[in-house]
Amino acid sequence: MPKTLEGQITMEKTPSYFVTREAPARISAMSRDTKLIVVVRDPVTRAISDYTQTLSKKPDIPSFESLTFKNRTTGLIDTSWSAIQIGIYAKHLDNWLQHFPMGQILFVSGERLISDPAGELGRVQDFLGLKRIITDKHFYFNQTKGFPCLKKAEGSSKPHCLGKTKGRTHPRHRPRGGAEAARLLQALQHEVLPDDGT
Ligand SMILES: Nc1ncnc2c1ncn2[C@@H]1O[C@H](COP(=O)(O)OS(=O)(=O)O)[C@@H](OP(=O)(O)O)[C@H]1O
Repeated sequence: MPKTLEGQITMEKTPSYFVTREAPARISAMSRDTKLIVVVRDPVTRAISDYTQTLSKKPDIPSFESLTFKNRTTGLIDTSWSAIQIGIYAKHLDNWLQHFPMGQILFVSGERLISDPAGELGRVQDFLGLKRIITDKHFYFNQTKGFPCLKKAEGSSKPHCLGKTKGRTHPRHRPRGGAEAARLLQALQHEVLPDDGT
């Protein structure tokens, strides 16, 4: 990590930090003032997204349902399956709260990043103490991609969408076991976000 000079903000993005046991202590030892941003989405959609991504690389993996449940009859979920495990946000958050106060953590809604990217990025800019530079005028909804895209990429005059691996088509219906997994996962979690989702 380079030294951060006056007037600079250094950012580092690695999705696996949030679920890595050693990460909070190491980051806190580096700088206790580090601000943390966590993008969360509905844990079942997250699991399906994770599964869809793995399936695209390994088409022979077992079904979502058989990976989700240790025992389909009793409804026992396999919480060691990474697609489920990563989405048990409360458990990972506990680990971070041993080293950082809640006020230093911003939860960004993965759903609102799609429905209102400028609004969500407004919250990010405020959290980082930045002037709101990124606004609605930077985005448009790309019908083909089915997601918001940037009107202009940095250093270019052309529009820019995220690549093919972001925004894969999920199954039209939740995979078998999806609804049951949702119910059980909800029971497994404490609420991470307050009721109003902010
Ligand atoms: N603007 C825009 N364009 C495309 N995709 C978008 C966008 N905003 C959010 N998303 C959602 O980002 C999801 C992929 O991000 P990940 O965090 O899973 O990527 S990573 O592989 O962990 O880096 C990806 O999940 P899937 O839909 O399951 O592919 C998207 O839903």
